[in-house]
Amino acid sequence: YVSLRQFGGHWSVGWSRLWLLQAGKSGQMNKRFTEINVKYGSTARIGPAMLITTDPDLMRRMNAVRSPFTRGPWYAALKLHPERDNITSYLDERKHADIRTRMAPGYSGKENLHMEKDVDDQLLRMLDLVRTKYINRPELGVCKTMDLSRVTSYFTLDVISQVAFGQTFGFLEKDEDPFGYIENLKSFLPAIIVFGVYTELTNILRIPFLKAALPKSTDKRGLGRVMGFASDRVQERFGPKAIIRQDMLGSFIEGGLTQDELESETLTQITAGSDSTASSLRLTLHFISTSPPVLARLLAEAHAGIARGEITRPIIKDSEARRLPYLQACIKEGLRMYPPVTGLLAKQVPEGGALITVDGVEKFAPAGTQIGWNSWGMMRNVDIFGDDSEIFRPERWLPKDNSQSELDRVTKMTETVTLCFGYGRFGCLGRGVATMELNKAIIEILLRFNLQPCSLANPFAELCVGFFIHDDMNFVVTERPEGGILPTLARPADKTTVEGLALPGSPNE
Ligand code: HEM
Repeated sequence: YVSLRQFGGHWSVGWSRLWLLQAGKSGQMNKRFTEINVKYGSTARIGPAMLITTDPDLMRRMNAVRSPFTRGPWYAALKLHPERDNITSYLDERKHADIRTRMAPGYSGKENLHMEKDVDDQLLRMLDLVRTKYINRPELGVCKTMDLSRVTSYFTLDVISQVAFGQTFGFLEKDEDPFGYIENLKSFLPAIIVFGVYTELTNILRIPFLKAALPKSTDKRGLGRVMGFASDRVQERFGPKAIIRQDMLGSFIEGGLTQDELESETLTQITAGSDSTASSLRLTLHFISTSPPVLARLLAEAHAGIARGEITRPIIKDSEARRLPYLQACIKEGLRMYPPVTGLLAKQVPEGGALITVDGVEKFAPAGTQIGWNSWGMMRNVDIFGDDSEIFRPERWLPKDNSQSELDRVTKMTETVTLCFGYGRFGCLGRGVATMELNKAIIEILLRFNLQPCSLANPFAELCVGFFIHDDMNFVVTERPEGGILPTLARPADKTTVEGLALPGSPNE
């Protein structure tokens, strides 16, 4: 109770973890944490030995390559496999650094020669699914709606399986969740929240009858079924008739990962790489389609690019999308409004403790204190993003003039929004794949289809449990007459062509 008394927080959190558990289980942890940081300061107390921060400098300090801060026990909750750790759950710094070094080349486009084509193929499949199944044609008596939350999840799940092991799960082809994976995730993610709060509970999973209840690769449905799929793909790469392919899995094998390590890592890759990107994609599409001036400006930029021959058809190249200032502004604004990862990702204060500056006042956190991250609150910091930080306004990312102050303002915002992908030695390895998906999918969908939410009052159901789970995100979809091909210059294209406007981390860099 005494050790963190300098930090403000709810009255109960000095001696109980109940408030933290309730915040996590509320389905609105992002908002509960933000209320605390707004009320008690940029770093506040949420548990007996737990703080939460919206301070970007503190996050960079904890995650920096040579920082003495380490992963806190919270990370043990991310062990998805019943027996094996994975890159996101290792508490041992050396083991984590070792596996990260061996896996990083596989995530880069240089070692994964099929990456961009794999993303294009799945995007074309998604566009085809929308065109053939979900176009609303009331004049022909065809009235349809499309749940954008499901279609975007299917897309990112098929991309990640194709990019990782050269074979899709088949979500888009079947237009359904053949494994019951999405349903299973809805019950699994809240369990991770509980284990993140009561980390000692991870030990009870060693008890045989509880272990048996965990997902396993022989399961017919859910996370276990995905585990089985991943494990089959791994097995195909070993033995006398081993498949050799230059993809992520191929690169991990070259990096010396054992079959056991691969089975655990591929499962993590799927969970880490699918719903994070899907939530960003669907929410950015939602915000753009419900902001007519934004949509018009974005389409004008794309049509002008097509007219100049700078946008490859039928799918824009990643490098071309990175040069479209307004598209990049929309992507960054979408990530800012809905940072896809809201889990605590708690780092631990090293031996000797640490002085933490909270809104200009230095406070002492003793060794062993865990400091979690409040991404939602950080992305709404009015000092960084402006007084209207609650509003989707991509224009904030375009410098008003060439002055140094404008450049500094945009740079500071970009550095902060990039933290959505973590930072330093814990930074997201899949950032290049994720930004490639966003760079292509947002513009290609909007060029072809008009998306109109069925209900503006209740556009979707939402559960925030470390990731966002969205449901009933129903849209009326109509086809644009120009089908994304013909230029219609509604307004002149943006003249701003500032190098570095895109988020850093192209897989081809
Ligand atoms: C918009 C989409 C995404 C966002 C916002 C995102 C965000 C994050 C964050 C915040 C972390 C954790 C940093 C920490 O522990 O401090 C992370 C880690 C990770 N992400 Fe992503 N991610 C996204 C997409 C992806 C994709 C598509 C993949 C796979 C292709 C991926 C693979 C990973 C891996 C392997 C790690 C663990 C890195 C490590 O522990 O060293 N992510 N990501």
